[in-house]
Parts: sequence; structure tokens; C-alpha cells
Amino acid sequence: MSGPLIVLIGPMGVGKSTVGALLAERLGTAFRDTDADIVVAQGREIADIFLEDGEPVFREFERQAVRTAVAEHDGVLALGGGAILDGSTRALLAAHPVVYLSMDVEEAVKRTGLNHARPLLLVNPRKQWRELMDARRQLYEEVARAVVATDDRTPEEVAEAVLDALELKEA
Ligand SMILES: Nc1ncnc2c1ncn2[C@@H]1O[C@H](COP(=O)(O)OP(=O)(O)O)[C@@H](O)[C@H]1O
Ligand SMILES: O=C(O)C1=C[C@@H](OP(=O)(O)O)[C@@H](O)[C@H](O)C1
Ligand SMILES: [Mg+2]
Repeated sequence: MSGPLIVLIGPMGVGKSTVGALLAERLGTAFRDTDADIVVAQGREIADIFLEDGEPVFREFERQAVRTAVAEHDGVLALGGGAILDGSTRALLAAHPVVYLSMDVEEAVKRTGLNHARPLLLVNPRKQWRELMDARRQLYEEVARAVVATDDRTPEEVAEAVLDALELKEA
């Protein structure tokens, strides 16, 4: 198996899960999301894993989930926003068609501000999002084969831009 057709990375709320599902539909392939894989494997929501076990344990589940998904899945794969924090994950992704979906902070607050499913943005989302991006921006750029800005674009328009960036044709 040759690995995923597309791997989506980028910050929380940028649309990896939404656009990933659309892309899979347009390409006539399957969609997989490592956050969803972790929820199924653990039988708990992401926020509960953070609360009960802490972030380092979640990151280890995530590291393993990415490894398994990259090895097994040949469709569209969306990762959680922090997956690229792990150096071995970044090394693994170097061989794959990774697209970084980007957005600015105001768009991020609009898309995630009121959503309690994301434990890292529970208090002062604007400040926390800026801090996360200061720590991660360079890692997203380092791993990505293409960058697609999502501000002022519908999920359908983002999906189209991803297909263009990777020169992929619809099914
Ligand atoms: N291009 C877009 N424009 C406006 N809202 C969007 C866009 N993409 C996603 N959203 C919305 O933003 C929220 C987060 O999307 P999601 O796909 O869960 O992001 P991620 O998986 O990157 O965290 C959802 O409510 C989704 O409907
Ligand atoms: O950026 C992060 O550290 C996280 C992003 C989330 O996924 P999404 O990027 O799909 O929201 C989820 O994995 C967890 O809440 C941590
Ligand atoms: Mg997601």
C-alpha cells in the first residue's frame, strides 16, 4: 500500500475534518481522522482523555494513531492539530502529500471559540491560539508539501484549492 492520497494538517478549527470528508467524497475514496480513531480506540472523547490522563498521554495515543493510519489508509487522512509536535511523526510525514490548511486568528476564534470539545482553547481562546501558532507555525510549514489558506473560503473552495495544489483530479 502506498499510503494516504492526502494528509491534512493545521491548527484546531481550520477545517481538516470538514474539508477532508469533502475531499474523500470528491476523489471517490475513504476518509479517516486520527482524532476519531483515538476516540473509538479509547472509548472516550478527546476532552475526557486530556482531563483524565493529561496531554502527554493523549500525545502518545496520537503518535500511535498517526503511525497506524499512515500505514493502513490510502484515502484522505486528517490529523489532529498537535500531531506535528512529535518529531518522529514529522519524519514519517516527509514521504507523504501533506497539505497545511492555514487561517488567521480571528477566523480561528470564529470557528472554535464556543466549542468546548477542544480542551486547549477553553480559556481565552484568542491568546491560546496565538501561543499555539507561535510554537507550531514553523512545524506546519516544515512538514507541508503545499499550504492552502482557508480564510474567506467555503469548505468546498478549500477542497478545490487542495486538489489544485496537489494536482489531483476528481474521480
Ligand atoms: N472554510 C470554512 N469556512 C467556515 N467554517 C468552516 C470552514 N471549514 C470548517 N469550518 C467550520 O469550523 C469548525 C471546525 O472545523 P473542523 O473541520 O472540525 O476543523 P479541524 O478538524 O481542523 O479542527 C466546524 O464548525 C466547521 O463547520
Ligand atoms: O491542536 C491540538 O493540540 C489539538 C487538536 C484537536 O484536533 P483538531 O485540530 O481536529 O481540532 C485534538 O486533537 C485535540 O483537542 C488537540
Ligand atoms: Mg478535526
